Amino acid sequence: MSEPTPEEAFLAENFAKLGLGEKPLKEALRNKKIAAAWNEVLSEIELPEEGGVDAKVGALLSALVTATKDVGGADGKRAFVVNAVLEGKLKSKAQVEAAVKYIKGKKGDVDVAEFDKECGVGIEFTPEKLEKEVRAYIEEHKNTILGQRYKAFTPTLVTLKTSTDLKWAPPADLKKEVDAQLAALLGPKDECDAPPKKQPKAPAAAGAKPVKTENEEISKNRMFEEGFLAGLHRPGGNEQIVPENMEAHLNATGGRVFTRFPPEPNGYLHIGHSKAITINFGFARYHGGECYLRYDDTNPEAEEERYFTAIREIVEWLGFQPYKITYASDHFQRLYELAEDLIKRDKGYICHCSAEEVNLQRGGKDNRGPRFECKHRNRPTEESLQEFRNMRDGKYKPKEAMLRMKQDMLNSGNPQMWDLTAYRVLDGAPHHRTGDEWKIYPTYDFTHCLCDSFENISHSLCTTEFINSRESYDWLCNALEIYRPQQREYGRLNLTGTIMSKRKIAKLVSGGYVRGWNDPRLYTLVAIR
Ligand SMILES: NC(=O)CC[C@H](N)C(=O)O
Repeated sequence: MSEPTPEEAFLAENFAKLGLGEKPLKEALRNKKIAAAWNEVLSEIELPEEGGVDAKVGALLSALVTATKDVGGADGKRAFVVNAVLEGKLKSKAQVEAAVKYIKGKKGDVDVAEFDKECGVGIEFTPEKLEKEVRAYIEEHKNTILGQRYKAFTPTLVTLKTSTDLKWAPPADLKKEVDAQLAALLGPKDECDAPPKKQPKAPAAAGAKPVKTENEEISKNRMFEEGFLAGLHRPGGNEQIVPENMEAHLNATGGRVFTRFPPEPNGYLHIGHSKAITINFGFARYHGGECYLRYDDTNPEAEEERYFTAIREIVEWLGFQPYKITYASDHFQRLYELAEDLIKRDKGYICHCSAEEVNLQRGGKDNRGPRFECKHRNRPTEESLQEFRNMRDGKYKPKEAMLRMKQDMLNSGNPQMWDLTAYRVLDGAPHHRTGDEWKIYPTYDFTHCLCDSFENISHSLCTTEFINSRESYDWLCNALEIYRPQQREYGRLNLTGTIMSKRKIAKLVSGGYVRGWNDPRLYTLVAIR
């Protein structure tokens, strides 16, 4: 082994004072940038002898050095953070991360009050305070949590850690507290919470034959009798904020199950849709209920007549009869009226920001920066109402104005709650059913839950990509105080080795890469048929 260089010796000596062992030292020496950053940091401070520094300090400084290895001293601002760590003002990794973010973004000198606020300096968490704040959050999101049960654990923790003051609480204590309170709310785990059953292992011994039981009969309805679909609520079980809405709903349905299969008419259905069809139509039939075929036709630019016919034929080919065939566009007038209602309730506003501006408000390019509300958000409701009518009357071109929902931009960790667009201006192709009657069209997020509500759907079953949408779905129905159907999610059917997206299949067809939508290499249902 060669002698350590003076630089290495200096690092080794200081790492020992910081209580950092051999391994971090080796890592630091291996990376030139990190070694240089450590040298800079350590040359500016005087550490007490070994054992004189709190054990956490070394780890925090190490996080600081690694995170700033590319920005250098940031004009003395890093030294400020180093001192804040040494003085015990910054006590956790989350605080150091916030401090790094602060000095990277700050022009000029550190503003101490601003720094303290951004980094949660001085916020102490007694067990009582922790308990109280977790309780308040759980109370506010109780309905969602009751719906998701133990699956709510991770999203709850993540939201608390990213979007509330609790991010400054000791992480292990926070986790314990959330654990305890969810357990108190939800009670013991039951079959709905159980992880999927493992397949029994194939017999290991060579030549051993699987045991076959005579007369073993598998029920045709097994998918509705166990697992996810067996654990769903009964009609009437979805709690309402306006209880009378449930009465009216049950009167309309007679307490029967009502579901819907809601494809966009922008392509032929593929093998993945056969699962959606079987679940939605099958679940209703199994329970003696009904299922709508509803075309989700809110985007005239992608829709064509032939897809409507093909979709209906495939549903029938699979052996199901829709209760009624409906269209989201049947409800354009009612949707428009509810949009006005939303504005009047001060829960919607007309916004003129560009897509880039909206993205910035949502926390920047990769949604990591602080979120903020746009200047249109707090305009008077009268003004938004007038502008919405202007949008309807064709006074705006696409992208010049949109209706946004006034959700929870700042405090929610769920991107589906960041003031989603409800209505946009489109001036492309005429709508296949309403022609050019409308210049504005509602988005999926605005339309879907409301159409479910109009049709008195009891179970709105969709794939797991929509899990985050459940919160915005509930938010909108509750904001308008209308009947709220219950969305629940199942895993989508995926096959590898083929393409399972209508949009992508459409590209293969239009690009001439396949013979057509019914090319057998595609797993479209028309091809399979
Ligand atoms: N909620 C849902 O089931 C999503 C329906 C949507 N129209 C789609 O086809 O993706």
